[in-house]
Amino acid sequence: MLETRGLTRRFGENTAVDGVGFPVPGGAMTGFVGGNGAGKTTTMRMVMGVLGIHEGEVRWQGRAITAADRRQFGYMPEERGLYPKQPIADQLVYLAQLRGMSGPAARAAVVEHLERFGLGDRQGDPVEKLSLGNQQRVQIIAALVPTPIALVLDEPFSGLDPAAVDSMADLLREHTRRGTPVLFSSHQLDLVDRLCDRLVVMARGKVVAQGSADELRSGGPVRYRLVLGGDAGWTRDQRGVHVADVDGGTALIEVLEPGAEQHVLGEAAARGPVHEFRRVVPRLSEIYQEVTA
Ligand SMILES: Nc1ncnc2c1ncn2[C@@H]1O[C@H](COP(=O)(O)OP(=O)(O)OP(=O)(O)O)[C@@H](O)[C@H]1O
Repeated sequence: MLETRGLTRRFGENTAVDGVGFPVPGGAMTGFVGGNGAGKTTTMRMVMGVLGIHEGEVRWQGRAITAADRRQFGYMPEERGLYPKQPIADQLVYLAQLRGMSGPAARAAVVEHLERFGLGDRQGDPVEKLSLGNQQRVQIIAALVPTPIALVLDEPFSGLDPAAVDSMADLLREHTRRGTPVLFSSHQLDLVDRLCDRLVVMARGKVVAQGSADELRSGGPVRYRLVLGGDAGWTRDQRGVHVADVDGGTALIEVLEPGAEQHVLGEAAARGPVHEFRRVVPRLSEIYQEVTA
C-alpha cells in the first residue's frame, strides 16, 4: 500500500497542499479529483519525490518510502517529457533501460505495448509526428514498462478518444489485478465514477472526501423519485420527508425519517396511479459538487 500522511507544501504564502493524508491500497484504482489548483499535481509530485515535502511523509508498505522504491514506480507527470525528434520505440526502450531493464526485454515489452495501443506500425516515427492522443499513449507506455510496483498518473485519460480510454482502463486493471496500487488524477468525473474503486477529493489544498464511491454516496441524503398520474404538490405536506423538487406529477423526495417514503407511496397509491417510485443514487458529479462547494 502507498500512503500519504499530513503532506504539506507551501509556495511562498500559498499553502498548496495542506495536511493531505490518504491510502492508495494495492489492487485498487484510486481516482484523484478536484478543481484546477486544488493541489493534485503538487501532491503527486511529492509522492514521487520530484518536489520537496515541507511537512508529512509518504509511506510504502508500512514504512517511509525510499528513492529505490520510487524508481520502481510508474509515473506519468503533468509535463509530458518525451523528446519530439526521437523514434518512439527507441525512446521507450531507453527509458526502460534507465530503470534497470535489459535491452531485449525492454524492446519486447515496448513493442507489445505499442501494438496494444494500435501503434505497432509507428515504432520508428518521431514523437512529434504523432497526434496528441497518440503521444499520450506513448507517455503512458513509458510509465508501464518495466512493470511498476505502483502507478502514479497525472491526467492519464486527458486527450484520449473513447476506444483509447477503454484500452488504457483495461491495461490499468491488469496492473491492479496483480495487486499494484494505482493513483490517477482526472477531471472527467463520469469516467472516474466508472473506473475507480476509491476516490480522493481535494479542494483548496485539503482532502474534503475520500472512500469508495458507495461510501461517499451513503454520506448524502436518501432520495426517491416519485412519478404520479396527477399533480405531486401534496407531497410537500407529508411528514418525515423533505421535497427537494416538484415538477407537475414528478417529485424528488429526501427521506428525513427512515420509512417515511413508504407512507408517501401509500398516500400516492390511494390518490391515483403511481407511474414510478425509485431510489435515486447520486452521480459522482453531484457528490463532488456537494463536497467541494
Ligand atoms: N511551482 C510552483 N510555484 C508556485 N505555485 C505553484 C507551483 N506549483 C503549483 N503551485 C500552486 O499550487 C496550487 C496547487 O496547484 P496544483 O497544480 O497542484 O493543482 P491541481 O489540482 O493539480 O490543478 P489542475 O487540475 O489545474 O492541474 C495552485 O495554487 C498553484 O498555483
